[in-house]
Amino acid sequence: MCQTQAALRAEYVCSCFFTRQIFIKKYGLHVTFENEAQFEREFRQGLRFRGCSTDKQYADVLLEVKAEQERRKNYHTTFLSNYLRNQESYSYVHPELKQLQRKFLDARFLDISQDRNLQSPETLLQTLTNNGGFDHGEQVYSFPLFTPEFCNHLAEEITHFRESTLKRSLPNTMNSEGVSLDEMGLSYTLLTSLIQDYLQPITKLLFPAWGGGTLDSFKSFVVCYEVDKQQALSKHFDNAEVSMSVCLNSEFEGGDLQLGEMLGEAGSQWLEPVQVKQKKGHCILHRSRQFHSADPISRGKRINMIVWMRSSSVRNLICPMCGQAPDIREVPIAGDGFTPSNTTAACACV
Ligand SMILES: O=C(O)CCC(=O)C(=O)O
Ligand SMILES: [Fe+2]
Repeated sequence: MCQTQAALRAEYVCSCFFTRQIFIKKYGLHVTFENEAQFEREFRQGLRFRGCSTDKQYADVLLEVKAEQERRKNYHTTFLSNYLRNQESYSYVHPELKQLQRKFLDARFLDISQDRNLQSPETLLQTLTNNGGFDHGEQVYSFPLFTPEFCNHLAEEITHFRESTLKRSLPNTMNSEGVSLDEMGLSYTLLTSLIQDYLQPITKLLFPAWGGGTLDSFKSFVVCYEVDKQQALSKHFDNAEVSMSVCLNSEFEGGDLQLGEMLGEAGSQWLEPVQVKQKKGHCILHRSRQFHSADPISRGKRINMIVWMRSSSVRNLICPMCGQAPDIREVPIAGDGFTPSNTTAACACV
């Protein structure tokens, strides 16, 4: 999603969006649903191992999967109508958030993103670690990005939006409390400039093999975890090339991010995953296809902004969700960053 209000242009998803990677929360399993016979053949046994043993439990799973498939069929039209309604009717507590300003950014990040530091991965990493950042290994990095004041304002805005009566879609099936910044209408002006002007010079050096220098669209949302609601996030990979997670508050305990093996590289599993603590205002950058999970929180509420950054030149070759050449379908909004051959995403962030 990366569009102006005035000019909504076609975007594209891979046809696998409608059938694959459907997450069954109760049994912690991602499934594909083409039809009942295929589903039974491929998943009944695995579901049984995870405790789905009675006919009634299996029937409930089938209902859930079919409901999710129906939701996906309607996802883009619902998103478009919610997005347009939000443009018209949502009234911001902090309207200044709609436009990125330098004062939102941590002074250490402004130092990191100076031209002279962006000449090679080595100089960048040196500056990063001199300015409160960390190289966690396995291409996982973290550094201060936003000021505490900006984080407070964004968290307040999200709470205000969630409390409004405006309809909203969940950003994905794994997160039951999230809010889509794209559908809300906040992301285009705030994040396009952040990615284009500040982050891409960094991702270009840190993730050259993952389109870090050719990012041209993104999906953004906020996730919330609470002790008595969703506490943790199961292991998964993201539908993107480079992922960013920024913690917006500090009133919680737990919630560390754990990063393990890369998708399709089962042989390279690490015994110890990379573990990163959440720190208010700090951003974690990682390859989207690196499996990751979030530990449960043991106190309070954690709010993070997630940005899935995409490069059409990488994903047009292979869809991360089905592992095949993308079979693209046009959608009116909120595509997954694929483009018809030889074009870049509808509204380039570069
Ligand atoms: O909870 C987090 O910090 C990470 C969330 C995440 O990985 C995702 O939503 O894709
Ligand atoms: Fe993720």
